[in-house]
Amino acid sequence: MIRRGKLLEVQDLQKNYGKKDNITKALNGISFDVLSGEFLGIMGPSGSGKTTLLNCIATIIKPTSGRVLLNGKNISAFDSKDLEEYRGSRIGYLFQDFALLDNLTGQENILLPLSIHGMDVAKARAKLEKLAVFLEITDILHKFPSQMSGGQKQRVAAARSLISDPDIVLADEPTGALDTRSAKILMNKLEGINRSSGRTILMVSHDPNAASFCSRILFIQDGIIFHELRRKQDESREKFYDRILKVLAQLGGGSANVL
Ligand SMILES: Nc1ncnc2c1ncn2[C@@H]1O[C@H](COP(=O)(O)OP(=O)(O)OP(=O)(O)O)[C@@H](O)[C@H]1O
Repeated sequence: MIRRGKLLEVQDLQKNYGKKDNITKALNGISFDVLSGEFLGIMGPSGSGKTTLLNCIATIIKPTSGRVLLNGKNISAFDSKDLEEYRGSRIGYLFQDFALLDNLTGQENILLPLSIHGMDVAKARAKLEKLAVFLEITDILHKFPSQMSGGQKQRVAAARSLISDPDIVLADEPTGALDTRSAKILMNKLEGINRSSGRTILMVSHDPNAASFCSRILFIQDGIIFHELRRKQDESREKFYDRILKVLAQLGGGSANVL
């Protein structure tokens, strides 16, 4: 059995919003590890803290307390140069609403992070070509986002999140704005990227179909983990999906302890 190292460590993370008499505890001391090469899913009801968690990891917001380590290094202790490298090339971010710039073509959107971080243009183009073939977006690279379907936009956004070879891709409800067919195509691509290149992915999703592509799922409620599911070796996606539904059904029935 292959032993994988810890890539990301989330340690006792807390995030409070608001002030004194009106505090929301979005994260309540959550701790977990993401292993290198994992495709880890985070599921939980609306308001359970999923986006807050991703945003703390992405350094979009600051946690109230606790730590996030990448390859053993505390990201809160990064100086501005480390932070720029972390945001620009160690993590890739995939948003629910694609977050593409309307006045740039697909190709320009994908290459934008690299031009900001000064990567070699020839290298970047070669990489883009490969990614575009895999994600089946070669023919739409010259189009503007308004000329693309939702599924195409999200695959362009996926290419942008991967172009700098990040250690980890953070995906926040990447299928949330897609129809069932486009969602399945995207998830197949993400799974392919995870399996073929060992790219680590941390994905937040409401959708049990999307989550069934993961190798492990953490279920969170009120800013803390209350259950974990692992996809067994050789377990079909359909069987894993059924197990996810069972957890969600018990969650809905308020009896998470029976898991
Ligand atoms: N900027 C903010 N100010 C105050 N409260 C906030 C802020 N952002 C989030 N919250 C609160 O923190 C809690 C967690 O929110 P978060 O967006 O992380 O949940 P979520 O699980 O991602 O929800 P959803 O699935 O609906 O997107 C919620 O109660 C939310 O209302």
